[in-house]
Amino acid sequence: MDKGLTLDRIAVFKDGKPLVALDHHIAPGEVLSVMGPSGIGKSTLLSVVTGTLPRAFSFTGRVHLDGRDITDAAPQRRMVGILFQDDLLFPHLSVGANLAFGLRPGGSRAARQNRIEDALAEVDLAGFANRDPATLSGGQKARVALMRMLLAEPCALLLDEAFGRLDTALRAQVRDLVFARARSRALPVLMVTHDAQDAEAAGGEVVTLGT
Ligand SMILES: Nc1ncnc2c1ncn2[C@@H]1O[C@H](COP(=O)(O)OP(=O)(O)OP(=O)(O)O)[C@@H](O)[C@H]1O
Repeated sequence: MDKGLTLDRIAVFKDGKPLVALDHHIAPGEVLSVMGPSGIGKSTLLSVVTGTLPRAFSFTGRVHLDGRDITDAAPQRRMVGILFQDDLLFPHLSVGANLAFGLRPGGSRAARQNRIEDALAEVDLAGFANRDPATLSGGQKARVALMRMLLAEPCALLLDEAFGRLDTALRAQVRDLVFARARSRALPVLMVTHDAQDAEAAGGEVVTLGT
């Protein structure tokens, strides 16, 4: 079975009526951008992949990730990372403690600390582990949220309007960083966006739902 993320003839129904459909394979390191009008079902499609589809919906088709059929797997076993527009850091915890939430259990305290330091260095935030998240800029917070998600070692990355709250310059910076980190880890990326520039920057295929 192919490496990457496959949405194999996915058709989603809301209250029994067809809502949205997608049949697509995303290769490792590639980005598929999904656009379309509000309410068409973009976020719902992502929840089929994460295994968090709300009760009002049902679907047919299968989801495969790196050759595993994850269609019926529990969300925490899918190895899928997702970034949202409002990916808030826990305000009462330091940056390092926030990152520790991404780490899978196990390993020595020193090894865990090293992974956190390496993650911070990877996004030019070396030495930030003891900082209070409230003292970070928007771009710095976005980088911590990205690394918290990547520390869980996902096999695919989903983006749900992940850059929506950032101003234009910062948006481009964070977006490029996310795509670069996903490429260097050979992660397939499924991105939902309203922004044509996001899709252009992704450089991959674009699917516009409802057309
Ligand atoms: N938990 C839920 N229960 C019932 N209906 C829902 C639920 N969440 C969303 N919906 C409805 O399902 C449809 C698809 O919603 P969805 O959030 O997937 O759209 P979207 O394309 O991501 O929209 P937007 O671009 O505005 O985020 C909409 O009609 C929405 O109102």
